[in-house]
Amino acid sequence: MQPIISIRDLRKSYGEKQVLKGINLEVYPGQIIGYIGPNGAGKSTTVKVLIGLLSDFEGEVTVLGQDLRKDTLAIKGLIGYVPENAEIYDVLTPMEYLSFVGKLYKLDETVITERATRMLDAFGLLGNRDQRMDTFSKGMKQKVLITSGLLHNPQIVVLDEPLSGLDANAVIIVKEILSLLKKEGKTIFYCSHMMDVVEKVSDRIVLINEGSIVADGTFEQLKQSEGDTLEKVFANLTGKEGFSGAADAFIHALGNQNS
Ligand SMILES: Nc1ncnc2c1ncn2[C@@H]1O[C@H](COP(=O)(O)OP(=O)(O)OP(=O)(O)O)[C@@H](O)[C@H]1O
Repeated sequence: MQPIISIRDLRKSYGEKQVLKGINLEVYPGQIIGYIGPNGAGKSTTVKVLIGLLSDFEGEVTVLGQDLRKDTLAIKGLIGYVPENAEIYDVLTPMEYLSFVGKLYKLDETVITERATRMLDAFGLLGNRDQRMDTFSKGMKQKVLITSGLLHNPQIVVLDEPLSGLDANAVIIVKEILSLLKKEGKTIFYCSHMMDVVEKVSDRIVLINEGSIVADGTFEQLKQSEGDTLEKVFANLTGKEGFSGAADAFIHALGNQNS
């Protein structure tokens, strides 16, 4: 089977600092990849390359066989992106915002209205569809962002910490959405720090540390060598020396000695 995404020797620096140090990854159609790693490991940088936001990288990235650098616009149309905490145009209402996004993807107005109405309804936001989003809570805005990333029914869905600010019920809905998208054959690239969710939804987990992939396999495979929960796998492969004393050190810095 041909990979839908192929990343070869991806390197990216910000000034002198190299943050991606030769990432190699082939993602196959219909996979849910859980892309995890410590803060600053390079997850969002990988995502920004993948969705065509960053072009000054070394290496080769192809999506459905097309070179990301050469066919950026065509590839952008195949990908849906759900960012964490994006700046949403919050002077707009959800319907205005979704109509704007839908038109960028050249969707018909009636399709946009139909889809947006039903998707907002599924998230319990139908009553807020014509309300300006500067009055929205963080979680309400996040639901609109998820809707806007999926509105054009993309082949590949890239999510960067999509559950940020969502309540427990909405988390359940998003997890179900991910498995239904997988059933439809969509490919999902999912970055998150919520290990329990990654463990449940991903059929392949890729762990990145300091710009390099340090583990790649199913949860069952990772468990066999590195620990019985994903948290333990994560800690074993990325834990720095003195990591277990970090909380003590933090509290002692306040002058509290009884912790
Ligand atoms: N625009 C930028 N300019 C300079 N350095 C950057 C820039 N964006 C990211 N970095 C640096 O690149 C490294 C990787 O950042 P990145 O956002 O990819 O990490 P991450 O794995 O997504 O982290 P987190 O889990 O905290 O979101 C970090 O050291 C960060 O400081």
